[in-house]
This record gives sequence, structure tokens and C-alpha cells, in this order.
Amino acid sequence: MTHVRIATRQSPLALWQARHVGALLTSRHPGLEVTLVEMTTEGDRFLSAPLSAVGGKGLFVKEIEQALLDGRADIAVHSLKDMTSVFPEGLMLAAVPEREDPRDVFCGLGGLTLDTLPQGARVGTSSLRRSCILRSRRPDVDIVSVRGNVQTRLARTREQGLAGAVLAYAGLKRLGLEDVITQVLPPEVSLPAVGQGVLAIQCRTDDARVRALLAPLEHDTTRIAVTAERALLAKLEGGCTVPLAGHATVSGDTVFLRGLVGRPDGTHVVRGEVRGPVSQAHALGESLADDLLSRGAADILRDFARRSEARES
Ligand SMILES: NCc1[nH]cc(CCC(=O)O)c1CC(=O)O
Repeated sequence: MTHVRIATRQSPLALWQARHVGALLTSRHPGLEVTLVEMTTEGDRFLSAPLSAVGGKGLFVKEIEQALLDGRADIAVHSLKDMTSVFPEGLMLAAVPEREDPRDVFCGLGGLTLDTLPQGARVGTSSLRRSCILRSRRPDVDIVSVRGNVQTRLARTREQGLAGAVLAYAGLKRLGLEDVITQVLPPEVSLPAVGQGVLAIQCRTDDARVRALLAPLEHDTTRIAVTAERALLAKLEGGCTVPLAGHATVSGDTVFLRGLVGRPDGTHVVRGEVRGPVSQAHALGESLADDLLSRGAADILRDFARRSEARES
């Protein structure tokens, strides 16, 4: 019987995700042999600097993608959230399984929530999006960068005596760590990142065998939502990392997409939303991007690009 190799990072969350996709595959294809190819990526090696300073989210996926292109693995499993809008030539997003809960959560010390946080509290996150959203609601809050895998971030939050940290519900659920959550943040409060809660299953575009094996893992509603979200991302990303959120829901034949671009300190936030038929998911994402750009996001992106240049020189 046939065999597939899944490339994955070695963090507990990445391993859970790769094993989960392995289990989905063997349940659809009894007798299929699945092995994991465990890798360490550049993103895992530079844990001390903020992600935005060491090269952004592409770091975690680049080396895994190379393993696919080199034929060292047949499938890669990533968090879609960690992927840039452009895929390397020769690779495709072969399947997106059903989305896990996309919301952010607050993990507060001693039961704290965002509403009971004391004035000037220190909150852990290394996400520009979470920093922007938190500061826009609570300008008094002090953002402390905590990087590393989910368990490491929770440990740092405790060690440094922070009031709490904002994390993704999906990661905590997958790791069985829901008991640290003190508040689930609705999208109206913390608009999720593009692709949050979604697993990206990647393979070589010319690998018909693996594409056929992955086809039954595809979840149509999830695909529609991420098509809208990633069309928004593609028009706003512009090569630099900026606080950006994008979240779509599907109800019947209608997609509802919300987006946000802002400054990391929360002093300027541009929000918008669009609604339209599922067949127009991609165009809706692009039109929301244009709308945000015309209402101030273009200025924010321009300032950001200028500051990145200043950092490099
Ligand atoms: N940036 C790291 C990362 N990438 C994906 C998840 C969670 C799982 C998901 O969103 O699918 C996380 C952890 C977090 O943000 O708390």
C-alpha cells in the first residue's frame, strides 16, 4: 500500500497538527502509511527577537517548503496564519480541513479579563495585530513581547509576572490547555488574523497522487472563508509586516468579511467590512482591501515601509 511523508516543525502544536492530518488521511484511506519528517526552522532558532524584526511569518514555512520541493517529503502541514499570501512556484494549498475556533483568547493571571485588567497592566504578546487591538481599547496597557511556542509563551507570562497574554483559542484547544483561558475574545473585540484556526495542507502541484489523497480532507466553507481573507492579505501585505486582521464567516450563500489595519501602538486603526455571494469571495477580499487603503491603511503601510527602511540602514 502507498506511503506519504508529512514535513512538520517540532513544536508540540506543529506535531499535533501534522499527526492530526495524518489521522485524517488514514481514516479516509485505510492502509495508507504515514510518516512524519520533523524539521527545525529558522523561525524556531531566533526566538529572542520579535518575529517582525527577524523576517516575519515566512520564516517558519520556508524550510519546510524546501523539503517538499526537494522531494524529502510529500505533504507539509502549517498553520495557515503563518503563511504569506504568495506560495512558491510548484507548491499549492491542496486542502484546508474544517476550521478550528478562530478567536483569540485572554489568559489572565488570577482570573483577570480585559475588562478587569488594572491600569497600566503588562500584557504579553509578540503579535503586532494583538498589540494594536489591545492598545486601541486600552491605551494604558503595556505590551511585553513574549515569543516561542505556546507553552513557552505561557511560562514567560507567568515568570515575568505579566497580567496575562493573548493567544489563539485553536492552539490552546489542540494542546489541551483550555483551562488557562480566562476570556474568549469575540471578533468584535479582537478581530482574528487571516487564516487563524485553519490548517494549511500543502503539496507539490504536479503530485497527482498526493493531491487525490488530500482531496477528501477539503472543507468547502473553510476554503471560501480563507479565499476572502487571503485576497485581503495579498493586497495589503506589500512585503512588510503590519498589524493586520482579516476574518470571514459564511452563512448560506453569503460571505461576511471584516478587516483591520492599524499602528502597533493602537493610535490609528482602520476597520471595514463587506458582504457578498460566496462565488465572489476573492473579489470581496480585494474590494475590502481597497476600501481600507482609501480610508487610511495606505498611510499606515507607507509609514511602516519607511520605518523598516530606516531600521535596515
Ligand atoms: N503565531 C503562532 C501560531 N500560529 C498558529 C497558532 C495557533 C493555531 C492557529 O491559529 O491555527 C499560533 C499560536 C498563537 O497565535 O497563539
